[in-house]
Amino acid sequence: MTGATRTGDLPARVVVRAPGKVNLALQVSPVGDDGYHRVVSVFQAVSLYEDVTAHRSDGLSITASGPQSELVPLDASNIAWRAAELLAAEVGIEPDVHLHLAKGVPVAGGMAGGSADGAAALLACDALWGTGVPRPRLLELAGELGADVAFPLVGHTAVGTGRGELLTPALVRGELHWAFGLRHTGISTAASYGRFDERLAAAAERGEDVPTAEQWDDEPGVELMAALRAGDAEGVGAHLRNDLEAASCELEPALLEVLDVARAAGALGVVVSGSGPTVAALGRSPRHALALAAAMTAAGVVDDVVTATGNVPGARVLTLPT
Ligand SMILES: C[C@@](CO)(OP(=O)(O)O)[C@H](O)COP(=O)(O)OP(=O)(O)OC[C@H]1O[C@@H](n2ccc(N)nc2=O)[C@H](O)[C@@H]1O
Ligand SMILES: Nc1ncnc2c1ncn2[C@@H]1O[C@H](COP(=O)(O)OP(=O)(O)O)[C@@H](O)[C@H]1O
Repeated sequence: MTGATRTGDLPARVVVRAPGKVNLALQVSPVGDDGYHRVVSVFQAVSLYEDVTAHRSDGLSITASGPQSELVPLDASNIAWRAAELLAAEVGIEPDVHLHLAKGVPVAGGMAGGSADGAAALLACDALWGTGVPRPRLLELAGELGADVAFPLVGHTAVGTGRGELLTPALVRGELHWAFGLRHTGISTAASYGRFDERLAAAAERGEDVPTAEQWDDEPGVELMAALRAGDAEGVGAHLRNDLEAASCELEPALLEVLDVARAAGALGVVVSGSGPTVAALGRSPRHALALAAAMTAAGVVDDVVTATGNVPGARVLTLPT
């Protein structure tokens, strides 16, 4: 237990906004003994948001709204539910809260909408209950909830190592303008990592040189980091990288078409976001990002498109009415 909660002058309702992400790079190690893969993940927070409202309540409950919110579980398997329980257990109180998730990040799209809900719920419950848990501990709790839950607390652009939860902020100049091609058939994160393992095993069987988990290089690519520092969008586009992309494309071959269409439409770079199936296409400007989105729509290769700007802040309290 970290300490007693404050009483008196606590809000009846708190709204927290947390961003979704795109992985500018996702380098993945061979699977470790714990079943997880070490990663070097260059996360960028983008202007698609989850707004989580926490209300005082008896017991714990969740509702959700927004596109595809019918796919979101409203029980103890929801990351926001687990976040509320984890924080309450940390300070030894009952998780008395109703959480409403207004979803703006595509569901099961590899853009960490659920993780953003987990991060937002931690922050919202902290403010609602006055737990006073220090921020470094909140980041640790986020890491316990999932590999991608700490990043939406931090936002901006950061390099995640370990399972992706150990974050180092990255220096970035300027904004990046994204078009995202969305498909409604989600890809499970575990399935994408599983196919990645199968592909490595097959490569080893063919006699190809496959690094062991110990030999694996855990530094982000210098070209990508230099391009980010210089505000060089073309350089960023040229060095987007995702080691899960081939695995996710095997699971959902239609993604290859989406990548081709975005490339042919003149994107500075294209990449599957995380485990997918969202395809991220980098534009030169907001108008160019709109053109890329229009090209994906016109080709009929996506179910929906959305544009967003990269490098936005992490989770923050929007309102604290008394
Ligand atoms: C691939 C990435 C890229 O940012 O995200 P998504 O694209 O799914 O959003 C992340 O690595 C996903 O992070 P997150 O979605 O939080 O993963 P978790 O809930 O912790 O784990 C789900 C499952 O993915 C696998 N997993 C996850 C992270 C990791 N470093 N190695 C793994 O092998 C494990 O099989 C695990 O059971
Ligand atoms: N708060 C949540 N929002 C969305 N999905 C959630 C949430 N909590 C748990 N899930 C489950 O996690 C899966 C992946 O969710 P999501 O975070 O949207 O995508 P991804 O992991 O691809 O970034 C969903 O299909 C759903 O079953």
